[in-house]
Amino acid sequence: MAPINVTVMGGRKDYVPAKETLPEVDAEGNGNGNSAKGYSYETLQETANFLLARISIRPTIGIICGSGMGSLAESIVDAESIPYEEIPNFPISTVEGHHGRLVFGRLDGVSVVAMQGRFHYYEGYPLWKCCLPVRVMRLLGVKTLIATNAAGGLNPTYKIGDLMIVKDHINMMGFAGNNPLHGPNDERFGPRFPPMNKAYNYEYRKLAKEVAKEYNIENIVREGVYTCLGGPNFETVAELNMLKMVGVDAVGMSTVHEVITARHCDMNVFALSLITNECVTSYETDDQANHDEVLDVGRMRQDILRKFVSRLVTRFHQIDNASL
Ligand SMILES: O=P(O)(O)O[C@@H]1C[C@H](O)[C@@H](CO)O1
Ligand SMILES: Nc1nc2[nH]cnc2c(=O)[nH]1
Repeated sequence: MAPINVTVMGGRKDYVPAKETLPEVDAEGNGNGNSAKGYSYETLQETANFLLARISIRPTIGIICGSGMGSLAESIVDAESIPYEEIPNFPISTVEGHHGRLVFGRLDGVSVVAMQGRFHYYEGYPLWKCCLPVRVMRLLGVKTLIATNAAGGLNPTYKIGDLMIVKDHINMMGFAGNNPLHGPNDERFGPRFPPMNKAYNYEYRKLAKEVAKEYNIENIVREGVYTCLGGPNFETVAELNMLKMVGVDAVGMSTVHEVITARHCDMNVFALSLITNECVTSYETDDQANHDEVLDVGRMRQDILRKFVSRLVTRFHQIDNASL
């Protein structure tokens, strides 16, 4: 294979070699410098090089499709798809509503890559492995991440089918020390202690609200705080009431760790939750969250989501290039 130049993540000029070295061998490493805490920079570069050799598109925007939201990738033209099984070091998707392939191509002329299927902690993958594709995207040259997810609406004003622009998150799993960046840090990915107070790009959020107006969907577009729990069970009434008290608007099982990984390697992030169910915060009801409803609402909103996300890609691309 011809050598391919891959830039250091973030193009940072202040690169300082890692003081810590990743363990040479352990349970997951097979002696390749990979560890139970993550694959080495070199291993992920091999994955990126494999993809760069297979596809002609050079994506600048990456999209993660949430549960039942895989049709977002169907608007991509000149599409080249690669199933996860064929990608070295990639996990496989095991959840219904997650196809399990990378789709490269163009949305409104902008080169993108979409994950049609993400990895969740409850599937048995450690958080770093759930987020491995984010680092691979960065090595491919992606600078902007759009993460979408299906979530339960906890804010009582939210309705099923609403779209919530994520303003911020609460990393509940991180409170217990479960973080995708746990373990030795390789400075080529990013700094040991990345800030997270501006995780969700302000300009993107502003633009998304403008696009909502332009498309006359501002009545269904909200902005709020997302949290991720480990799953796979949906929440108890007491858990949901606790989350409501601390300011959570929507609850899911993904995205937070992907965003942390993306910010660590200096990507700009936008995240969008589709409210697929109302969180049950009372004992006086027979309502129960279920995955079929989540997928149904994804189908119901697929046209709006496709139009909205395609337009966001164009607008984000414009401001990214204007600020170069
Ligand atoms: O991949 P996302 O976060 O969109 O999926 C949500 C969380 C669970 O995987 C599933 C529950 O129905 O939807
Ligand atoms: N944790 C969680 N994830 C979801 N994904 C879609 N709906 C929900 C929900 O109510 N709770």
